[in-house]
Amino acid sequence: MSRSAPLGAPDEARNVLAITPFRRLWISLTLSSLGDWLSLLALMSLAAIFTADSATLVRYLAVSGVVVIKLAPSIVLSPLVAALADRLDRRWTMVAGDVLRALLYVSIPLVGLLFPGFALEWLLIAAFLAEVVELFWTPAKDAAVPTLVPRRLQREAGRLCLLVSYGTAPVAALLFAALASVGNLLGALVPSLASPEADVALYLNGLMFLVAAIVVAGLPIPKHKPAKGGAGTRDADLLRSMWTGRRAAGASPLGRGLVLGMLVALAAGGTVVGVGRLHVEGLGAGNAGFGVVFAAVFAGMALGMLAGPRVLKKFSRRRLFGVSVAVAGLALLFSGAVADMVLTAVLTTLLGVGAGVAWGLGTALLGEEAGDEDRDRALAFLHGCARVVLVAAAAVAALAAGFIGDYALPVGPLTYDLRGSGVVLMAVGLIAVVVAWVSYRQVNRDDPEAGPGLVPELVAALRGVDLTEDQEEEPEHPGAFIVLEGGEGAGKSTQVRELTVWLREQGFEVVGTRQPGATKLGMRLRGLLLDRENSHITPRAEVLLYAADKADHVEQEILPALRRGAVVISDRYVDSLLAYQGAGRDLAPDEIRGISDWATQDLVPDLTVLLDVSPEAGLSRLGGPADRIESESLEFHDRVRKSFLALAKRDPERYLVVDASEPQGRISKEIRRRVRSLLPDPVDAGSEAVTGMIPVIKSD
Ligand SMILES: Nc1ncnc2c1ncn2[C@@H]1O[C@H](COP(=O)(O)OP(=O)(O)OP(=O)(O)O)[C@@H](O)[C@H]1O
Ligand SMILES: Cc1cn([C@H]2C[C@H](O)[C@@H](COP(=O)(O)O)O2)c(=O)[nH]c1=O
Repeated sequence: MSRSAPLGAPDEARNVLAITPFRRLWISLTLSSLGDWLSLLALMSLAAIFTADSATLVRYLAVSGVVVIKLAPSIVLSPLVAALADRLDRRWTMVAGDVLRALLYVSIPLVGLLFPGFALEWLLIAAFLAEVVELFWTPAKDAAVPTLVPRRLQREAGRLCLLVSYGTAPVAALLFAALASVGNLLGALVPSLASPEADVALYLNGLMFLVAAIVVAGLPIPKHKPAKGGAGTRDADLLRSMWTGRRAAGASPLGRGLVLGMLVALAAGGTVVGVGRLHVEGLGAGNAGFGVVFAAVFAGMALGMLAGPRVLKKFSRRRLFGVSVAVAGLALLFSGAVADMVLTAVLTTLLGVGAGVAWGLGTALLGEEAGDEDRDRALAFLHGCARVVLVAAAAVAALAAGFIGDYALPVGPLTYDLRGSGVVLMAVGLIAVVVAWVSYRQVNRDDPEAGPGLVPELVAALRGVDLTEDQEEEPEHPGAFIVLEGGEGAGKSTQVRELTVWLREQGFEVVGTRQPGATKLGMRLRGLLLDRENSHITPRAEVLLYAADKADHVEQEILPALRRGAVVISDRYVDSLLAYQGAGRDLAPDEIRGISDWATQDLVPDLTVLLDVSPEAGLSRLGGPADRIESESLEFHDRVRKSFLALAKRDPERYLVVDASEPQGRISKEIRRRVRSLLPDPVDAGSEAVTGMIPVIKSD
């Protein structure tokens, strides 16, 4: 099963922040992001207050209208703005953007005070204009960051920028909740404020944008030449990048399952944003409660992304992904049913954790699945869909809640308050659970390293036990078994030859061999299997024929040599069966694993060297006509390559993955270095026969 990758490097973060211009820009970004999130909360709450006397549907529409207005411009207007933004000076675009946003946000409470009849309309207009300004500001910021940071630290700089973009959300929500809890005091001090906490939040917001503008004005951001045709950043044209990236993301069941699961988890969060303000009002909690719920979702997400894979690091990532989407759905389902503010906050935190784990794991797995060439396009597609889904979920949820309305249902002597928002939360939660199940099945369909089952694995992961370790057995022979694996033309035969010669020179008895075709039966099977005339061989028959070769090879050649204490080096072994027949032919990997374990008498190599090269490069190295397997499609060979890599990732101690596009000499050196650490020091030719675990010394 695929396991979690190690996270983060705090030293690198410190190194980037030690660069003064970047640190200043980062502080300014933190202030702008904080202001942005604070404005979202303040505007939603003002929209609810301005429509307090209107029908339920109007109230929901006003509140969700704020969300739509804040998110939709980036989807619809980004291509147009990206072309214009590239022509402008980056520093002054950012400064002007911050100043304009400060003025727009401050104008909202002022217009509410001076022209109360126009308050809601101006709120929506100003929010829209602020978003259009942000569309110019964002590409300028994205382009400015790399000019302040050396290339080797740019990844970390990007990560820090992303951290403040989303990490400020819970901070803003808590700040808003704190302002709301002193709302009465603020109202008493300044009676002219319509909604003290929202008004103060917007003034504070204006101040933060102004400070951000002053900081950016002093930064040494170099002037740039606009790109030809006025192109903006690569994913600025959101709709186009979604369209071009759809194949990269959804090429396999795994990719489709991941995208589906991540989007439904996000839709669960979007639903809370869309109906949350009026839902908590129904629970008697108002703005402070809304701030808490908002903070809970985002803090939960951050927690899930950072801590989830660490806590359950022995758990299969694919399984953990499916489970976390289901957790998000269930939490939403229950949060719609409960009528208690504290429970609602707990459940929305859980929702955030589920969505955060799913998003963190899902993006990592999708990136791996798409591979180097398609990773950027697949992620651009995902991010585009995420924005659309967030807007749609918030808007549709609010609309549906408004249509359903609120009712007091008599239940015996009591009444149950059935709110439209509660019904929507439950319905979306239920849909999310069903989609989580579909996604779980798709994502885990062809996991070449699936563990023993969800529940035993979960229990073992919580206890910190690695089930795969239990399966490791003590070696039963004194020899050493080394396997070279990889796709077509990766250079396996070349390296088997080279390693064999080198080890013999060191005095080891070495048996260089291969699959299929090392025994008499094997040679016949090889002829059958690789002959292009035999296109009628069915996938299951193919598995059994390769397995027959393995059974014969292990019993007749490999085991006897290992028992003698020799070093056996095989060109291909069991991983080829899992990769070619499992992933390539799309057969159940656990069934293939069962067959090959039986055929090989559970013999596991001491070391597997995976020579990794793209199928295009590997196949182009081969001379002569392609055999039956070599002539399979590039997609087939690509699945094989990914499967090899996944197998290696699962058990890094037993694998050495080598970039096989490197020159032969360099590859040989890398292999020797690893093999040297595996074998004992050779004894000189005159010494006695070696016993125990040490391979015997060649006698001739
Ligand atoms: N690192 C390398 N860079 C470039 N060419 C290489 C490299 N290693 C091997 N080759 C060449 O690639 C061709 C295929 O090499 P080799 O037969 O060792 O690959 P293989 O993985 O055993 O192929 P097969 O899929 O047929 O088993 C040979 O011509 C070999 O000389
Ligand atoms: C062992 C094994 C091999 N194959 C495939 C992989 C190759 O296309 C050929 C073997 O030929 P080569 O000399 O290594 O190129 O057979 C497979 O599909 N399954 C297996 O288990």
